[in-house]
Amino acid sequence: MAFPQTVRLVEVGPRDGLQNEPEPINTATKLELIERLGAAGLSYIEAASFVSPKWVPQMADHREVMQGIRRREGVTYSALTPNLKGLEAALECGVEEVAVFGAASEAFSQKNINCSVAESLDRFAPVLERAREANVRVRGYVSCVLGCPYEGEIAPAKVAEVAKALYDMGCYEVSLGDTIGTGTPLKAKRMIEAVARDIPMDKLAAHFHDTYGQALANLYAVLEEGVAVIDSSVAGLGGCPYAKGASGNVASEDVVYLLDGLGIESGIDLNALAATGTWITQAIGRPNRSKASVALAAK
Ligand SMILES: CC(C)(COP(=O)([O-])OP(=O)([O-])OC[C@H]1O[C@@H](n2cnc3c(N)ncnc32)[C@H](O)[C@@H]1OP(=O)([O-])[O-])[C@@H](O)C(=O)NCCC(=O)NCCSC(=O)C[C@@](C)(O)CC(=O)[O-]
Repeated sequence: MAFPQTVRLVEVGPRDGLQNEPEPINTATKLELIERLGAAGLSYIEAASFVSPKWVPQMADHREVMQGIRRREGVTYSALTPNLKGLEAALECGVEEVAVFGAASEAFSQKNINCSVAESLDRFAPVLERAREANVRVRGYVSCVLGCPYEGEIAPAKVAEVAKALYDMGCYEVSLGDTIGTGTPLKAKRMIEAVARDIPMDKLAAHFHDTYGQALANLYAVLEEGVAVIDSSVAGLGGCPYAKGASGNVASEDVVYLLDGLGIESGIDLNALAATGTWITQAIGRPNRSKASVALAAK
């Protein structure tokens, strides 16, 4: 299969990137981040998470964030909604798209959302139904697609099974999460091949963390398979609170640099994105994990 001609980036920095930060980040900083990302050309920004503030305190201001966004035309601002309670709150804030998140690992599902994989699918069904009524699209996530912090290896067939369940339920796109970044290119390719037997390639997204420095290589492998949606986080921010040791997502700037080099259109202004990465890492006192951003700043 050839590389796609265009790739859509799903910027998860404001949500996945910030959800694990130990120090409170004020809402104004989150809103400025979202604003700058939109200005850099990101057309899809995962802005907040309507989960329990006891579980993920950093996302407790989800309402203020969703309501405070200065919406740009052509940009989708989405939020995670694990259950009906989350969805109803998100709808009150005028969300136009949401995501449910399941896992290919039983142990991770229990730790992350306090239920089994089967129970999670049962919980998601009414979320999908209510979202459909409200004319809101739903994205589905599968975590631990290339390894689990509790169970270790995860069979591609298990990933395919959960991804298919989400797709059949009505998720318009399924994002495949290498939550702890243990994947390598061959594994990533085999996993995508397994999932793509049931779901069209253009309905799949790659959501790779960079814990072992493999994320770009893994993305290259799945781009070759035809994946055309990539989740990434500005400056490589992030980590999952329920996956100890998981580092950030692949850095958006590094993905854009890779895509530019491959001649694949993303519509993103690399310099503006890199400046955003420099700004947010300074604002929250974090190292910038994007090599492209650091290199551009040093020029
Ligand atoms: C899913 C629940 C809520 C179940 O949590 P639970 O305890 O089983 O739920 P419950 O229904 O028994 O409710 C318990 C309490 O939570 C409240 N509650 C219940 N639902 C909500 C809600 N939507 N918003 C706000 N509050 C909520 C509810 O009102 C109640 O409050 P209390 O009576 O104790 O005061 C919980 O486990 C949770 O919030 N988990 C957080 C999981 C999370 O956010 N993880 C990180 C995101 S996933 C990720 O990062 C991976 C991904 C997507 O990026 C892909 C990848 O890299 O793999």
